[in-house]
Amino acid sequence: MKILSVEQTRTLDQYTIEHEPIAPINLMERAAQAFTDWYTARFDKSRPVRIFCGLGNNGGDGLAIARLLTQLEYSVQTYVVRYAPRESEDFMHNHRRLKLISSITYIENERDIPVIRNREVAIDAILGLGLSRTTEGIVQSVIDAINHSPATVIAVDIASGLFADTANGPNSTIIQPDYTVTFHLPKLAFLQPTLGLYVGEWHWVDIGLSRAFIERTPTTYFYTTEKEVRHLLRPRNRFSHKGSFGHALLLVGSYGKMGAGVLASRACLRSGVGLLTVQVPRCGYEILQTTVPEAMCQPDGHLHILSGQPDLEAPELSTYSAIGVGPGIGTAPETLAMLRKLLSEAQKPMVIDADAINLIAKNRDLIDKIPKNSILTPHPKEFERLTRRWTSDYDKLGILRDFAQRNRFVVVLKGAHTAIATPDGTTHFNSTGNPGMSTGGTGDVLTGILTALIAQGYDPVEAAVLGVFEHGRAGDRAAQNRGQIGLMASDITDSLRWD
Ligand SMILES: NC(=O)C1=CN([C@@H]2O[C@H](COP(=O)(O)OP(=O)(O)OC[C@H]3O[C@@H](n4cnc5c(N)ncnc54)[C@H](O)[C@@H]3O)[C@@H](O)[C@H]2O)[C@@H](O)CC1
Ligand SMILES: [K+]
Repeated sequence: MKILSVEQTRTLDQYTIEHEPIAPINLMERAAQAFTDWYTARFDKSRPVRIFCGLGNNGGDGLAIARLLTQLEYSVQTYVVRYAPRESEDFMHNHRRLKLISSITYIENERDIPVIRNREVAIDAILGLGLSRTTEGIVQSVIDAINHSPATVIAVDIASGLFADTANGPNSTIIQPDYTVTFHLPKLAFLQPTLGLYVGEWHWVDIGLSRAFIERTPTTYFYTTEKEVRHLLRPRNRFSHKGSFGHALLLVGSYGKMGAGVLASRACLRSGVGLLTVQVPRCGYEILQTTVPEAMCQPDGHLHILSGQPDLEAPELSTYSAIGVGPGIGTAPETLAMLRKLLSEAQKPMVIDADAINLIAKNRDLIDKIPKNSILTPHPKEFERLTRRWTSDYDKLGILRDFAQRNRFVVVLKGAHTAIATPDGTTHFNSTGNPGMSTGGTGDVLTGILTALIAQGYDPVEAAVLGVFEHGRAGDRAAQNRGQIGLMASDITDSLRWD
């Protein structure tokens, strides 16, 4: 699913109005109806509703929602925050219609702000995509009052005061909603880790904006949906055999961190790889053979770390259809030497994670040795070591895009809504996963998944989008079974289902 800029969204609204065609006021009615349907499916009439409206079209939506909820016999009190002398045309139209059936309270200064009580619902329709400057004056006071109230807060389209695709200045006053119900497409702000407080749980509702326009509008930002992922997944041929699904090599583990190797190996096997060889320090040989009997084990000559001096005659690297390196390997000098040799000899895209990334960050000449189209899977701290500190989420997105494009890597920046930056300059945000997955070993599981997908012949961008989605989906299934708090990395592997 595409994520459009504010400017593009405005053009999309306009295009829909002209080409459907539909009168602007009817499009607003559709938006209000979609919000109302979402609301009535979740909240019953026992909870009084206070709707706070601005003077633009976001306020117009609020007035229309107030009318629709009043007609459904919800207990509604409507407020108009009078921060400017002018109202939008569609605001005025909905104002006239609401006045016929209900009263409206005007907020011009602080003493007009009502006390908002527990069990009430506050609907925020003060400012939407038209936000052009930081909030101030009476708007700021109303936002503060809503934020300090015990009510459930629901933002219409976007929280008032939050810019949809650029950074807010420090000390901005922004609604902190429990829910955001947005029209038609997600906004970039909803996917940024530091803005979660200003988004809450977000839902999007379809308001029938032009599909044709969305299809031909260029964007570099995408939000992965289940439908898209279904198209990526390749069905298995009845006559296939284990040779059809590739042979992966994982270089993992060190003394005290063999668990990372086991987690990556099991996830790799659960993700459909045909054959798996795992290279581990000698101390990990029995551990791996015992816990992952399905894998072949290639012990390193070193007892505690990977040194790149195999104990047994090792096959050529070209034997393997995919190579994954990093989980649990540590950063010993011998391991650095192993990584240097591996990167120089590898011909195909690899999966590079954890300490392999830390070693690369400290030895930057290695960046040029990484095969093009390799997948790097840093968490934010590792990515910062690889690049630089960022000043905002949007600054980080720029750094991410440039790094992936310049080096021709696929970079999977892990977190809520993991961002996948590709060599062609696009960024895909993931839609699955939950906070229960913020626990040791989940990244090792992802490395195993991605290595298995590359081994099966998936293109690295497809592998990253599909693998990250299924990793999150398995995490969601695991959280359903045991709750988020008790979730462990191995539960994710056990919950993988590729159909
Ligand atoms: N355009 C369309 O066809 C549709 C628009 N819809 C709604 O319309 C919204 C956008 O409406 P508008 O473009 O009228 O914009 P808003 O309603 O977000 O803003 C209204 C006005 O507030 C002023 N303003 C900006 N920043 C301010 C600040 N910090 N303090 C005080 N005033 C400020 C602006 O000059 C702007 O004209 C969307 O978010 C959505 O809710 C929906 O009805 C769906 C259809
Ligand atoms: K709003």
